[in-house]
Amino acid sequence: MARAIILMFDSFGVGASADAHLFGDQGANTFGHIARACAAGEADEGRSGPLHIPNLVRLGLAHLGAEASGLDLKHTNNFHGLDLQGTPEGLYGYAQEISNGKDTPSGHWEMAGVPVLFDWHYFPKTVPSFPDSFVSALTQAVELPGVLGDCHASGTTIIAELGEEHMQTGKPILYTSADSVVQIAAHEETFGLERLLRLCEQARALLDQQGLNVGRVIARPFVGSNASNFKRTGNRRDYSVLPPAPTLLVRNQEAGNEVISIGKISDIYAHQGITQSVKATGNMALFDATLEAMQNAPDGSIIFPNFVDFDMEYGHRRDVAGYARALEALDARLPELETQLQPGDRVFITADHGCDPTWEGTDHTREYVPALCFGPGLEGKNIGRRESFADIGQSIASHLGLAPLAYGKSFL
Ligand SMILES: O=P(O)(O)O[C@H]1O[C@H](CO)[C@@H](O)[C@H]1O
Ligand SMILES: [Mn+2]
Ligand SMILES: [Mn+2]
Repeated sequence: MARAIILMFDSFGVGASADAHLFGDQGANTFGHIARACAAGEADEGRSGPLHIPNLVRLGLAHLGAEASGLDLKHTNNFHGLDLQGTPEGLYGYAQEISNGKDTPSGHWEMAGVPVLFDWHYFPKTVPSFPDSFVSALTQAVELPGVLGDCHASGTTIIAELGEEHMQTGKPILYTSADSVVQIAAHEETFGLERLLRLCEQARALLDQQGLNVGRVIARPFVGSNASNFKRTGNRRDYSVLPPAPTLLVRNQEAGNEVISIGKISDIYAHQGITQSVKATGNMALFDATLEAMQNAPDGSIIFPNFVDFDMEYGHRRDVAGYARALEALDARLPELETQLQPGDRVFITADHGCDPTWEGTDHTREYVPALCFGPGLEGKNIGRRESFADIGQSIASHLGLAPLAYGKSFL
């Protein structure tokens, strides 16, 4: 059996990359700052003490985190209380991003061999933020009384601020971030989920018609009766542009193999190269779905979950203890996955960008990501700093016997 299981820890950066200053992110370190806060007793809500991730440490995560943070493993025996003395069981390294952005599609596509070397369209930090030509075409096309927001915002903050007005007026809430994104929040019941999804499809079509190269339109449905209890639901949908070239996923599909998307993956890759799509809400349900997919996936399969809670629930919310709890919860379940591995299977743990919960603002952070690989019979070793996230995709292509991708160097 040769299968590839990609555990995408959405936003789990492991230290500011050499170009982080270009993004205002010099010194950011999602993993390092979480581990530091835990060791210092500063992340004790719903958990306590040093970060407890023994399985990830055994595989090499602390080793690669220490190296990505600039520490010399020869002279360091722990990383914020995480043990560096044993020899890791996995191949462990860290990868830099060559894509221009620090957004989700750029990171995912680069991992899959298609870096984003062009510039996305970003919206300015002004109010209004979106061009009038876009907003007026959108309101006319779907007969809206207008829009609210039209600014940079954090998604949970803006629904607390404008959700009630939205319910009263029927005007959807439009906002953006440092990502190339148009987000539209609306109430699932008063505005209607289907209506919100149609609105987002319309927004996607208009952006494309107007030549605005925006990475994603995201539908952000929420429920609740007032500002104190609004809650976003699992019915989020992402409308991505097509990747600019065939990704690893498309190559594997074309080879006649299964590509099983779990969670947001199919949306992120604009449904290209996916043979099965399983929806699940929350990291634990995503993990359950991954285990289930592994039970029947044939030789040659890619099983690909995206653990979005790290990013959406904790990174953007700047919730250090929450991020730590989520890491600990996922770590505790890794042995279940390990017992399901068949000879020849390879598991890859990586991320698409950083989102340091100790960093200012609420945006992503430009960081290295883990390049961690393990599986039956594989002997642990240090694979060092990788020049591109594409090294992961190239390793998977090599593992599955596919033709080499245009980017990336295999570590297998
Ligand atoms: O603040 P929320 O709505 O979670 O949005 C965040 O999530 C978006 C997509 O990952 C990012 O662009 C960021 O703005
Ligand atoms: Mn992401
Ligand atoms: Mn994000």
